[in-house]
Amino acid sequence: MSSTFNLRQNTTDPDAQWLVQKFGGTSVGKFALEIAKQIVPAYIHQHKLALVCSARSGSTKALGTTNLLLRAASQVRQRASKPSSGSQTPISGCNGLFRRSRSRSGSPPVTPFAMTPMNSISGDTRTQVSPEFTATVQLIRSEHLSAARESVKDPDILQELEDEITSDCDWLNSYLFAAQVIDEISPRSKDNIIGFGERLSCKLMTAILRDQGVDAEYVSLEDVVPAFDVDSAAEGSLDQLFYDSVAAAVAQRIRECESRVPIVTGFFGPVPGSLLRQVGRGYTDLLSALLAAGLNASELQIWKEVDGIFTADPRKVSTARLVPVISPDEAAELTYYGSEVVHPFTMEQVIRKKIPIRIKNVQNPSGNGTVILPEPDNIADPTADPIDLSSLPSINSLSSVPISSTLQTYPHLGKKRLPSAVTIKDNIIILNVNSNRTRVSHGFLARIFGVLDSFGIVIDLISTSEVHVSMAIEDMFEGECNGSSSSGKKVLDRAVAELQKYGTVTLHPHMSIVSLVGKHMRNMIGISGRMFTTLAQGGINIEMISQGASEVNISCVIQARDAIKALNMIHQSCLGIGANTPGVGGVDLGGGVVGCANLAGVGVGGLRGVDGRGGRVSPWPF
Ligand SMILES: Nc1ncnc2c1ncn2[C@@H]1O[C@H](COP(=O)(O)OP(=O)(O)O)[C@@H](O)[C@H]1O
Ligand SMILES: N[C@@H](CC(=O)OP(=O)(O)O)C(=O)O
Repeated sequence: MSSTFNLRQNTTDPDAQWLVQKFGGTSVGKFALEIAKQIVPAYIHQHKLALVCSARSGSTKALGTTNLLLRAASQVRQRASKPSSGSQTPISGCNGLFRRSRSRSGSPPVTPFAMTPMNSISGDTRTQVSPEFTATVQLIRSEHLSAARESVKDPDILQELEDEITSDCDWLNSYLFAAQVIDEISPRSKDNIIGFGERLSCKLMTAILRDQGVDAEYVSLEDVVPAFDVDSAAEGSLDQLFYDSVAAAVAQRIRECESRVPIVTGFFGPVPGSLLRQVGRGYTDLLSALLAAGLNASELQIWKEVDGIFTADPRKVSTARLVPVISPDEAAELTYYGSEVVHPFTMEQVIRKKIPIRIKNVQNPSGNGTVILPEPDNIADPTADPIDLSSLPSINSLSSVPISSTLQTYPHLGKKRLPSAVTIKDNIIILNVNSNRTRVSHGFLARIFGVLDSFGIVIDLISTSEVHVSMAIEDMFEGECNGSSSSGKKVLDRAVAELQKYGTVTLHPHMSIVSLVGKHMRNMIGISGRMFTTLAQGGINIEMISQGASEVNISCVIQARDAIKALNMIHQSCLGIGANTPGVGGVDLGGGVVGCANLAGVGVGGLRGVDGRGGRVSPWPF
């Protein structure tokens, strides 16, 4: 094994601060070598680095390892055939590259029961009797093995990595067999199963980094969450105390790596009420935030395949611009309503510690990205005192421009008065309940909420009168969010049956929520009128309106088929960014077009015209 590492953690400079870098599934899946060759070496000399990785994804998250693991978990209940009585396969121990700890949550090394060795599953006699999940595990294994062979050159490192992947997948098979025997996949075992994704991806990333001369250490967090009685712990107990204790425990574990760069699984062990249920997909963002908070890092960087947060999803709006600086409130609303650039729980954990979050692009490492900045009021309010730039956190890194110079480059940010972004949330159903009025209506809403809560149904938007309530909820049948599309339909059917005790229930599927987000909207007279008139001009019917719950968000529900058209029209009319908008010059910073609409600078002529999708847009203001 390569024993000479020329890249180590900066432990000699007393001023070196922690920098936490989180890499999402598609980044690790497609750009692991670039991360090891370019990104880590660019920061390692000036910082103490900690990397957090998600499970690998290929071209999209939907085709990624976590989804495959969820599919395997659901296949446990599909008893197509009896499991074969394969020979006992010993799990190899490993004390080399990956110091494996035995975990409470059930990691290797000892399997207590017979299992089918992976390498015999494709054999002719076994194929007919293997449960379906074995093919899914085989897919995960072969995908990781080929990624390892493509990216790791050192034969010793590669051999050790291959052994790890094989033994982890063997163990996963045995875990799934066990679940099949007891015919149960609990939320906790589902958590354990998805944890394999981060485990495999971090082992791969550690090996790739070591192969490139970076002294990296694999850190699994399966055991790091402070001990508590997971089974008896009540749902909803993930309070700030819990998060603080995780942050402290994870930071303590990371400090033990000394000069080695920790490669940390974004999956963190058993959580009261289950990680998937309590935090949901994208939990590695949250873990990276807790780590940044625990280490008091100078910055949390979230590396993605997009330059940062845009004024609209750049896949859907070709004229979308990068937003250089955004407030945590705005970023949170965007993530809740469809622009899932950062997991919603992430912001709170770092912003309360005044740590900025920077979204960066693995394909454009020198770009500034988007900074989610604590105390953003100092930046955007034109009536505020002049900004004391020196009071803003400055990022001392090779390829990140300090926030203060971001503001100098974009002085118009200080005058920004338009909404920041527009977003679409798909897979929405409107659920209407009309009270049957057999009793006084007090308690009507409480009962409705009680039913929805008992089925774990989250309300995205609500509009209500004394006897009627309309709610926009996620279509669990359409989305495959937690790998439960068919069970999602059953849950909704049962919830509807229960709600029918209180009134007439109607469902309207195939809807989308369109949301306009911006902290200045609270003072902008006419902005909601502008948004709804724009939709009317496009011939788009508004099915439900909900305004006022958040001062930084105006939302409504429209037919899903109109979503892209609505997004483009509102982007042009309310943010003042159109294809030929004069006065809103984008600045190219090496890959990402950066710009920010400024009412004073928007030429009326540029906003007039057809949006390219059939909608006519009038200038703003009317
Ligand atoms: N307002 C927005 N700004 C930037 N990206 C957005 C926005 N809304 C939706 N997106 C989408 O979010 C995705 C997030 O980036 P990606 O790197 O693919 O995620 P992950 O790290 O989870 O793999 C992008 O594909 C982008 O199209
Ligand atoms: N692998 C998990 C956790 C995660 O955070 O993923 P990502 O960073 O790719 O959004 C998921 O798919 O949900």
